[in-house]
Amino acid sequence: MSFEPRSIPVDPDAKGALASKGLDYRLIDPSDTEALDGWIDADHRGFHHARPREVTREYERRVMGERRLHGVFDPGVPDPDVPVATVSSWPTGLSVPGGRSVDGWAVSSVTVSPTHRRRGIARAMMEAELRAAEHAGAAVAMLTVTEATIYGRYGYAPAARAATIEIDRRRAKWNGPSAPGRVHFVEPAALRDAAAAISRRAVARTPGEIDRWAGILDRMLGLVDPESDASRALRAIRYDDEHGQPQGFAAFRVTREPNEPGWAEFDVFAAATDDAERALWRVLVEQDFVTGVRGRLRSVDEPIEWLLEDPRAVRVVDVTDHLWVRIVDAAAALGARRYGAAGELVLDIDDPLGYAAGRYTLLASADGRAVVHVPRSDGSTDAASATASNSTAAPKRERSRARAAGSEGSGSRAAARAAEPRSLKLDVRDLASIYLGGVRPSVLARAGRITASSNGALELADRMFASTRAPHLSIWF
Ligand SMILES: CC(=O)SCCNC(=O)CCNC(=O)[C@H](O)C(C)(C)COP(=O)(O)OP(=O)(O)OC[C@H]1O[C@@H](n2cnc3c(N)ncnc32)[C@H](O)[C@@H]1OP(=O)(O)O
Repeated sequence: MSFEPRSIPVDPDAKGALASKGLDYRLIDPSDTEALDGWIDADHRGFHHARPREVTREYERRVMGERRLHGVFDPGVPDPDVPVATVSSWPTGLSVPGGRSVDGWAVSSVTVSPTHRRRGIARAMMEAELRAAEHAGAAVAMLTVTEATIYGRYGYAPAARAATIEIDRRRAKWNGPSAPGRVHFVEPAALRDAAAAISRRAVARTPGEIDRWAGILDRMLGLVDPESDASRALRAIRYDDEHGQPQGFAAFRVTREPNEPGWAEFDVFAAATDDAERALWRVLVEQDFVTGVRGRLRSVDEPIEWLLEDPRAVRVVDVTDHLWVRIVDAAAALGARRYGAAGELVLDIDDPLGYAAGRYTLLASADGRAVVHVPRSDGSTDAASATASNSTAAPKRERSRARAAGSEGSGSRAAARAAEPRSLKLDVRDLASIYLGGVRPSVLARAGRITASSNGALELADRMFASTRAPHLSIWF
């Protein structure tokens, strides 16, 4: 999606709702440095961060200047140029199963000043963001959250989890294959270009990752404020394959008391190949003079425990919801991913805010491609909105279903049963949770959230929505 932050008009409903409370909801002009700085100050205050140092402010200006920023202003406060509420958003790709990407709308920086809380300011902003996502043609909206109780009411749900993993150094004896390439220490600044290329490939192969924005690597590699203690403690490593091509990188810090072994901690790790992934893990866990290694924002199915002689060296100490997704255009979202099994499934989606509500017929073929049929109000169906559809899938499915019906034999009841589509009834949040393969539909059925027309429907849904690679988002946004 090409994007000019101010190309979407300010949402009139949000503007009206907030004006009725004496507040002004405005789009920030990124070329107005004073307005941008006021917004940055409010964002830092809202998240309880210290006031930004000048280097951080310059970085924030660069990053936020590319986004769509809204502030809510109260003319009655002593500093009326600093908004009492903030939100930022931008269009970006979300990786989905099958090595594909879907158009998404990222939402971040949602803050409301404690002096203005619980008056419906966040609700007005969040509902406006959904309308903006729809306006921009996004199939999904997404965010990472401070608290898990805020965003369900707008139709968001956890779609990819993240784990904190600890490895006990004394027990970490390598048992996996050796990678053909080599791992080197590199200065973070020298890693920037290779890291961008590696990240693009790592994102593409992992459902749940979002496209990296310009500037994020500077933050991850400690280049925003390189003289800070935190940046100077960061050590970067890069894996080059047997041809000398960079294929992975990680950055870690060792935190320790003087003369005591410490912990090697990391949350920066990107691998474009399995060799790179194994080689980086090996260097991280085989360090001496450390008690252990702690990796944050890791996948829930990291291979590390299968690479060590003693799998109990690895402890998953925390698993939490991390990426939250909101399905905005169900046909486009469902049509974009690839499926784990062929089949026909009817999805009856309930969406209190309306965006994805309706009955969708999902037809997946053996190669994983899908067509989504959406009934029109006149009773005909419309498959055009399934962006990644394979037009040969439907006739194939029709033929196989006709064959299945025929093979049932003579009874008309059997034929009718065979023709009856397998269906699931689910809320838009449950669709978001199964969308990337992060939870099986049958688990949500056991939780009483999804109703299936039959056990066969649930089994089929489990197989269709399965993802070879567990969905995983390895950054905050
Ligand atoms: C994507 C991100 O940026 S995640 C970051 C979220 N921001 C933060 O954590 C910063 C600190 N918190 C805040 O700034 C604010 O408390 C916010 C943004 C979470 C909420 O702002 P408010 O303007 O107070 O919310 P608002 O009054 O619009 O409430 C809307 C609904 O959310 C509920 N709600 C608001 N905050 C919370 C919360 N922390 N936990 C649970 N529910 C909440 C309200 O009860 C209300 O419910 P209802 O309308 O369904 O009855």
